[in-house]
Amino acid sequence: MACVLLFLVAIGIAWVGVNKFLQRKRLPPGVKRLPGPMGLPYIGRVHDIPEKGSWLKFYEWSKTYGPIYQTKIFGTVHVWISSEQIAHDLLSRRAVIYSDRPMIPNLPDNRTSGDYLALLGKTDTWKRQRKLCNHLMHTSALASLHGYPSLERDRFLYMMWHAPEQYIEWVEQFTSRTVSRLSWGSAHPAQVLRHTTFGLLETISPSGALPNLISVLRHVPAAISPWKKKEAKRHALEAELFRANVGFVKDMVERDRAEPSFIRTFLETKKGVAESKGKRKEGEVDEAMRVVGLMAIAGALTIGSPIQSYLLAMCHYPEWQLKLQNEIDSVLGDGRCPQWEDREKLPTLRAVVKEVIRWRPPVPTGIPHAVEKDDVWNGYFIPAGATIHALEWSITRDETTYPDAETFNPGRWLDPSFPTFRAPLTQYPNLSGFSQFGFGRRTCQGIPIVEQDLFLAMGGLAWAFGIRKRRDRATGAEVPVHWNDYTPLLIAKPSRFEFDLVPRDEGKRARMREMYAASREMDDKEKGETSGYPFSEYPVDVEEKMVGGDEVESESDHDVLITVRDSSPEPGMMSYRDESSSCSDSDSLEFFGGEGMRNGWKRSVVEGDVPGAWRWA
Ligand code: HEM
Repeated sequence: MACVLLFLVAIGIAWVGVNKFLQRKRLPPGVKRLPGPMGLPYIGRVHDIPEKGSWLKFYEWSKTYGPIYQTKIFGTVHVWISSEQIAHDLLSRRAVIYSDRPMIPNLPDNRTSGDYLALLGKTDTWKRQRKLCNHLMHTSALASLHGYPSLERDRFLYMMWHAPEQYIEWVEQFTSRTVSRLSWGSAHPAQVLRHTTFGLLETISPSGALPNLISVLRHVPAAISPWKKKEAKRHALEAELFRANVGFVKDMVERDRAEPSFIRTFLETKKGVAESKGKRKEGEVDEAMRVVGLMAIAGALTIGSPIQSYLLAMCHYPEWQLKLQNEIDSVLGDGRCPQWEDREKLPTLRAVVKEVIRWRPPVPTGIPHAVEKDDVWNGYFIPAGATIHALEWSITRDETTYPDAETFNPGRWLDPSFPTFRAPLTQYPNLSGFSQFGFGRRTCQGIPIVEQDLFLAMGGLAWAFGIRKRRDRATGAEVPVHWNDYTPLLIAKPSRFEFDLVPRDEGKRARMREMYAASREMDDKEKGETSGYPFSEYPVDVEEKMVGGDEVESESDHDVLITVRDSSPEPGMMSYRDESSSCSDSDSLEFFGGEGMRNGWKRSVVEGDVPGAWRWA
């Protein structure tokens, strides 16, 4: 027995030795290995990385090891970049070799399958898909996204007014309905889109499915792997959804009733090309279906993060809410809600949008690139196949670019004394080229959507409401709001917190009713158009999970935690239940009418209203 043990130890030592030797051999003369924390053999420092807020640990290591360092996790070298300059040097200037993506253990065909543009390797499929995405985005941006973000924003404000305790639900509905309209010309696919999309986030996030952390688990056979089974089911639903959506748009185009959308643009462009060349390939429609699907996924996943962070920021920095409201009131003068056409006149609003993203980056660890060839940067060796992370959290904490980085200060984009100031203020600040959207050939292609959605959502919230920390009714004391408690997946969102939300005046209430009526009209019109569309009624279990009941424990960040509260609001303050604006309000009665009680919450069954929404009865 002792002999066997000795033999195994000897083999182990030899294996480590040979490995080290091989690695050392690869180092060209005069070149050093990147610094980084020493780890255990094979697993590296995986045990040091917290499940929640992993980016904080990577940031902490950057303080010790510098703006570029490496860790080794389960045999793979991970390079962590905390400086925007270095990220540009490598990912943009050397994009020829730094534009690949790593394999995701829980989705091992991500580099080749063509299902998700953003996760594809540097292949011809990726180049083709990126070009198509660019064309669709550009065409839509030229048409100001067909007014969809504004239409949905109006609906969003009304929902926030009437049931602010469900704010996560309304934020996610706003982003997914907007991007559904953009993608397929209809808001109907939005709820199923949310369901499949948040499942995908778990599938691909390092802290989501376990095989992404312990990569050997990807070899577990599909028949007994819970992760593979779950992903297969999710993927099948997603594929069915995307196929049905394209079928729906084709049908509407044939009937000459299709609203503008990415898919309609694609079909019309292709029709023109096909007619001139006398041919059209079905495979192209399949590819467009996937590209547009990915654009919808990206829109549904990401934009809710900064909107929720805005609410958090307003709780902690009321002075910026006031400045924003002053700008909106004085510039727009007539008391109306900001529109996209007003953007040149509202630099403070654009600064708030950008600062929210800087303060709480939606993708704090970035989306990793992979390097295809051995490289040397500044005397440091970066091996082929390494995973390269532009650590967005650290990049936004670089004090030379962002003095007093922990403070939410939109002024850094408006005041010439800050390094980030840029003139003219009619144009800057804007999100174009912002580090938070990545680097080089893989930069984000959705910035026009993000920019418009956030401008309208944050502008609308500031125009309509005063938002502040909730006050305890009995003591008048403020209920604490967390500072930086975020969900752990690749796209990070603030954990649920409580706040008070007050419409600013009667004029705003009246205006919100009118704005909502216009968006309702669009929904009603659509209802008549979608008979036969298979996802217009989404499965109840999805709805149950998303719109929830009381105190539903969250499994992932798309589950909504609804706290049933029986408190009445403080005088003059519209808390989570505002008598003056819910049951007693005639349009609210219409909106919330229906049957079916559940622990004091009533499900809305009124035709044409938010499906399955719950209200306090
Ligand atoms: C707040 C919202 C968003 C943020 C913070 C964000 C951020 C990012 C980041 C960091 C990347 C990776 C860049 C890199 O690898 O260097 C990326 C890629 C991408 N984003 Fe976004 N994004 C957002 C919204 C959107 C939206 C709405 C779309 C819709 C079209 C979109 C489409 C894409 C695409 C297609 C890619 C992949 C590009 C490629 O791999 O070639 N994103 N985004």
